[in-house]
Amino acid sequence: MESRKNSDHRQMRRGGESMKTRSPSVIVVGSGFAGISAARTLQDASFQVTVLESRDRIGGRVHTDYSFGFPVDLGASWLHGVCKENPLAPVIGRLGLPLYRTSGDNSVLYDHDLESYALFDMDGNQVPQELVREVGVTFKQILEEVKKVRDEQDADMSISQAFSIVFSKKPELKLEGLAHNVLQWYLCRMEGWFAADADTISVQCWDQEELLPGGHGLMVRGYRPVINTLAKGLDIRLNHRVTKTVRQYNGVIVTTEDGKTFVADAAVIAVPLGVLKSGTITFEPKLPDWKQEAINQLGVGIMNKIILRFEKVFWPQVELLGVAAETSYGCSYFLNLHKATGHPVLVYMSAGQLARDIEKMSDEAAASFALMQLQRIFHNAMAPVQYLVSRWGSDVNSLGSYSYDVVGKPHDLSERLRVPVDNLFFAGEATSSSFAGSVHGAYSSGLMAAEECMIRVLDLFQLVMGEEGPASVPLLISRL
Ligand SMILES: Cc1cc2nc3c(=O)[nH]c(=O)nc-3n(C[C@H](O)[C@H](O)[C@H](O)COP(=O)(O)OP(=O)(O)OC[C@H]3O[C@@H](n4cnc5c(N)ncnc54)[C@H](O)[C@@H]3O)c2cc1C
Repeated sequence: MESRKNSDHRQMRRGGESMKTRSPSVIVVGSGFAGISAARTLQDASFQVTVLESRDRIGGRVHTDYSFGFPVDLGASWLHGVCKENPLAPVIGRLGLPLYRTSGDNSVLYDHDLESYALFDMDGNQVPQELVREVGVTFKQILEEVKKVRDEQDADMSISQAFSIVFSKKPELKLEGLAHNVLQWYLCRMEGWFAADADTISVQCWDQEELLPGGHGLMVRGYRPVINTLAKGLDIRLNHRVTKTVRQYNGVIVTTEDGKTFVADAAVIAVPLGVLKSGTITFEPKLPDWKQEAINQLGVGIMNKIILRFEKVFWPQVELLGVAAETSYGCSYFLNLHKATGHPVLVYMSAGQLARDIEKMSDEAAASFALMQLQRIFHNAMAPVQYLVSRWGSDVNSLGSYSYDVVGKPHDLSERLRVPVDNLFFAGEATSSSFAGSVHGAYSSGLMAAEECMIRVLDLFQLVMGEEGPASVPLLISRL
């Protein structure tokens, strides 16, 4: 499928390659879960598939690092919905990969059971568990009131605005002192889920996500084995950054940054929404307005991790350590990987503006920042022996962590992002109306794009068995 001259392609497709032996061809742009699941499905259906990937690795926002001597995930690490309905369950189950369930609750706000928290104030005193629980109940009540506020208003507003209205209507829900700080911590966890600040999250959309049953489970050995398995046998060209796609009546031409061109009958665009927003891939003819609007209006949040490996464990055996502060921006939390994996590792997580601010720091400064938060809790916390810092917001291959609904925008943006344009099919977490921002959402979007692509392309190709029977290439071209 690769050549440097477009005219050669036409030659190759119409002359050089026998119509009797050619099966439909598809270029998949991006080798994250969405791209790989699309490529896998299409290749299994006898399509000729080439995957073009800008990085020197596959996986995208799934990135298991082994430099500590054991796997840690810099991107996704949870399977949200540990159940057989999860589209990823068959492959994870087949591989026998262990999961560590951090919560049996399906809530977006409680991916950790309350009993597994240890929350501290800014002076390092542990917040009594009873208070943590009580504030948790108040937080749920506030969110119930937020829904009522939403039902009363036509116009959308942010979660922060809705909170203010609830507090003015029900002042008893407005907490003071330490309880206020704990409430801010709950808000900080909610912001983590959306990778965005409460003043940008849409009150109309925040609870519209479809949640699979079974709670939340950590991939103890990381996500890498899953993507590697799905990618086996695929033609993946690493270090191939796509800069242009041209749609023609009978196919697509995809150009990479070093000037190589690839032609195929169709393409699946499975790059992150942040990359589409940046305009670094040009589309000719340009994408229709409804599609471009969806790209512009859907939000991309930032969530980052600072992974700290210590000589030995000096913290309590809870799953989540938190620091409650006066504002959600000032709060922090660490995932205790020791509980799930046995390794002395804490993962500091930040979202929204805080994540953006931390990305401006060097790796060393970011690790010191995370250590400083830890030292609020444990005055004698030792320095880590190794650390890893993610930069999903500034990485040109992602330009954000995952999508979310911004205040005041239409609700059908993910669906518009997904809908094909001619022979271009779109996949990726942001195109998943049901499971946006997740690995299983990305995976199922790839399956969907592949299925639509097959229907569309096979519509143009008549499926006829060759004279030699199914052992030969089974697809014949009926047009051109
Ligand atoms: C810090 C963090 C934590 C997360 N935690 C979880 C979690 O616990 N559970 C969960 O379910 N989800 C989680 N997510 C979300 C999840 O990682 C994503 O939803 C999912 O991995 C996205 O997959 P994708 O295929 O849509 O995109 P990606 O994985 O980003 O794949 C897109 C691919 O396109 C490539 N690309 C970009 N530009 C070009 C170009 N011009 N040419 C060619 N290739 C290009 C990229 O390099 C990348 O490989 C997390 C994400 C982050 C960042």
